[in-house]
Amino acid sequence: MTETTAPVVISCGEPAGVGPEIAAAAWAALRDHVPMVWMGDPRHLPDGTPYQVIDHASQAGSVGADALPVLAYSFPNPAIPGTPDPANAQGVIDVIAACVGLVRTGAASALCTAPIHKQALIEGARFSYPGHTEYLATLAGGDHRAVMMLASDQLRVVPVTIHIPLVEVPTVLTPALLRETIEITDAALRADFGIRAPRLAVSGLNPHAGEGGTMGQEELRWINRLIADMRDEGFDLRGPLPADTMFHATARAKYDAALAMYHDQALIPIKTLDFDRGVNVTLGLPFVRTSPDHGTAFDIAGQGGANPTSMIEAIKLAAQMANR
Ligand SMILES: NC(=O)C1=CN([C@@H]2O[C@H](COP(=O)(O)OP(=O)(O)OC[C@H]3O[C@@H](n4cnc5c(N)ncnc54)[C@H](O)[C@@H]3O)[C@@H](O)[C@H]2O)C=CC1
Ligand SMILES: NCC(=O)COP(=O)(O)O
Repeated sequence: MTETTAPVVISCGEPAGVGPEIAAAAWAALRDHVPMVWMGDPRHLPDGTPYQVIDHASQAGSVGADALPVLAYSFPNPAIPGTPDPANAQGVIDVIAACVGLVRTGAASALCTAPIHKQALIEGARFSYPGHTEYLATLAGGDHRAVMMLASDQLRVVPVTIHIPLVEVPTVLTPALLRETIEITDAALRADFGIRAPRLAVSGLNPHAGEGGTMGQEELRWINRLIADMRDEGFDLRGPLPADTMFHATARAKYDAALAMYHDQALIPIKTLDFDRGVNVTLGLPFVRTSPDHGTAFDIAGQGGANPTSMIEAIKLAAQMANR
């Protein structure tokens, strides 16, 4: 893991959430293994965190193991754990953009984002994206389609539609969207995860994958056909599978990643199985981005009880993917 020379850059995320404390804890756990730099306002780090402000990401390697390298970004206000400050919202967004700039120029090897509070950014700074994933697709430029994957040792899941209301899923979900998501997932499993012949499973949209049209029509109308066509093209695909029975241990052994049609269908199984160790990875971007699977956890922020394991796994995976 130490092959990476440019550091992994960690964006501060929502300062009122658990982001600063899990970043500091992850640095303490990984400082001898993964070069990293945190971007944010040092006032937002937990009291007593040893840190050293640097001017450029390239200086991260020269900071000793006894201090967290920090690219300082000045926010208007200190943070009150659990209570997002609208005045700080724009800074959260700008730090993400600045970190992407570092990765795109090669000054950082990969980006690991600490959680943002979507509502706080929308209300505090009119953030026009429902999450990092969609914002990063725009920052990447071109016509990159960003695909969300949550990964752990037990399961990889990809929601085909992401942060949209449930009522919009049947219309946003199209053959073109599903095809592109399958293609991006297959390519990423090969390139980023080193799986030479990825096996993919696709869920149905409806209960029991439609049960022959008695519980919904989308499977009969187009999902069955698309999966059959792509199988003929050489993709190792199974489905559409009933979403309620495709995540038990025996079923999981038959695929390398599961695509599910909407956010909760995909994320509930992995967060139930592996909340502490799940990592959010954005596929389809021209740079590596990972994140812990959890959010800002306002209910426990600033109390020292946040589990940093998902953040640690996210930084490790970012470094591994960058090396690959
Ligand atoms: N990558 C990101 O930026 C993500 C951001 N979010 C955002 O986070 C905000 C809060 O979302 P919620 O649904 O409340 O989910 P959440 O993950 O913040 O919290 C859910 C529950 O898990 C607990 N929890 C979360 N992280 C923990 C940790 N490291 N250690 C111990 N317990 C932990 C919390 O205390 C809470 O009880 C929302 O605005 C959401 O959009 C959610 C997921 C990912
Ligand atoms: N539920 C996952 C989530 O909200 C993560 O979103 P993103 O900020 O990584 O796009």
